[in-house]
Amino acid sequence: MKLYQMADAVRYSRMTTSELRETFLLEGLFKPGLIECAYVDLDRTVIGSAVPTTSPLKLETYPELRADFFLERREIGILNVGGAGSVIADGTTYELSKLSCCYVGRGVKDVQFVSADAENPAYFYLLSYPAHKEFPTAMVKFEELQGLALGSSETCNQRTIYKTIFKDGIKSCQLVMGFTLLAPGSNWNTMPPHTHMRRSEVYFYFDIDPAHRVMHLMGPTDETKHLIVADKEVVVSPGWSIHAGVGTKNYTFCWGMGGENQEYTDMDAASIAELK
Ligand SMILES: O=C[C@H](O)[C@@H](O)CC(=O)C(=O)O
Ligand SMILES: [Zn+2]
Repeated sequence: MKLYQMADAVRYSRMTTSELRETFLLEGLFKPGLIECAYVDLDRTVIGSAVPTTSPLKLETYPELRADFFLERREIGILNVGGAGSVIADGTTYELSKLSCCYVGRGVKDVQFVSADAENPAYFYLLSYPAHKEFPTAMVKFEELQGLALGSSETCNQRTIYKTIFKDGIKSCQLVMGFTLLAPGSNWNTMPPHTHMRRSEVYFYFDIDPAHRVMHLMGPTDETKHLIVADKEVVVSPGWSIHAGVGTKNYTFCWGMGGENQEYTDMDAASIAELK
């Protein structure tokens, strides 16, 4: 399992484009027929993908976890961004169509991923953090979610936030997860931006046309830099960093957080005018 060591705001200041990309951007996930996971030292985040094709994929433990099974001391959020598929948790099947989300709690020994159609496989995005207690495994379908409307077309940021794993939704120890759908013609996410020193955040961008990119902004408000992100790539955002982006075309992203305080509104708002 590849290890990512996060840079702090001091090292960030002098990093080159390739150093920024090697540190904050995860490329090459979502290989058909495989589970891929990476370990981020910050908040002990595990970020991964599972793309089952003709046979089920089992979430195995990794030597780096020193655990008898993956969820021995962890919890995981799973979002399907591909064709129909299922997550099987200790024998119980959760059918996930696109944009349906599943939470599997600490202590579940056997997690498997299945695609309904190998020709149009499920693409499961995985986000896991350490967990101190067991919460029940649960799922939520896209149709069951209540959206939170933000932004406007005048500011090119009209979008709907869907929270899946959070205080008033699926319960977890520290994981907070959801996704944001942009209205056609609105390509800015999370602008005006914010930070939240109490939690790190992970942005997983998907449904990006292969010829297009998202310009993801990061860094302290007075020293931003960008990462150019392609389809199904992931950006890690430490607590000191803003996390916002604009696409050259419409796109979608899943946001997820670990750390303390699961209050979604716990954000330190920044103004557009203070950005440098
Ligand atoms: O801490 C919360 C996260 O940054 C996201 O939920 C923000 C977001 O999806 C957006 O404004 O478009
Ligand atoms: Zn945030």
